Amino acid sequence: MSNTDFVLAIEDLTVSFDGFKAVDKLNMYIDKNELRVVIGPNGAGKTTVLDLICGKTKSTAGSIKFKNRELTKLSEHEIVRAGVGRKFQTPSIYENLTVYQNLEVSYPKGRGVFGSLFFKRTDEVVTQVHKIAKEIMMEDILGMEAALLSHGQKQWLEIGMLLMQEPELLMLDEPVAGMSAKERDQTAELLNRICQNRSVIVIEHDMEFVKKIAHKVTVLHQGKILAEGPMDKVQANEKVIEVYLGH
Ligand SMILES: Nc1ncnc2c1ncn2[C@@H]1O[C@H](COP(=O)(O)OP(=O)(O)OP(=O)(O)O)[C@@H](O)[C@H]1O
Repeated sequence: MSNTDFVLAIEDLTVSFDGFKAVDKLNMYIDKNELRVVIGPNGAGKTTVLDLICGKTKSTAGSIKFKNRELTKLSEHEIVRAGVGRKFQTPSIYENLTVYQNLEVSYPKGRGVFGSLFFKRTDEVVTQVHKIAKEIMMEDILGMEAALLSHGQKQWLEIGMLLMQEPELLMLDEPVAGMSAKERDQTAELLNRICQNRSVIVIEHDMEFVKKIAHKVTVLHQGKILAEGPMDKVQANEKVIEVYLGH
């Protein structure tokens, strides 16, 4: 397969922090509409890989191609504009705005909170807000102030804010941390829906949740891939049990 067939092609990606290789000659390929979960022990390099893809951390060597475009030389903003969205663990929603307004300000044509709050509500924006609100199960609470949402709903709203920009690759770092069992199930359904027309990379420690969402699992250990494949194969892998799942 040539690189052009993948949404994301990571090759020989390396980053050193004072000589310590947090990511070490990593190769990883993500298909269109694939939901990949990255697991591994603390310090394995999972978050650093997402930081490298979104441009928050600059690589020491190697390449990251998104739809065949090299990302390692682009700024964080350019990477967002290229179609890569990233959600961090702590939600960064506007607590004093409504659900509707949070989605509206995330519409790409707006420029920051003030620019977009005062621009005309074109049909296009309204349609997009309703479409995304439905996807994140918040259609009925569009007028609610974000501060009043549950922890799970805040996480979904932030996913919705990213979806407003229609990213072709969405990356989520521990999306169900702190959620109730019901919210975890609903998040699994949400992710299964949204990967139908985009690729998604999720870092997660909750194996029950991983089973519900992963098309393929990549196990990282010391900045390298220890195993990769369908969940059942990875779970039965002795090396994986030894360094991660057995603990
Ligand atoms: N900016 C940095 N400067 C120095 N060291 C760093 C930096 N970022 C990450 N590291 C180190 O790189 C290693 C990998 O960290 P990373 O956060 O990617 O691991 P992780 O797999 O996401 O772990 P966790 O499951 O605990 O979140 C760790 O040893 C960490 O201390």
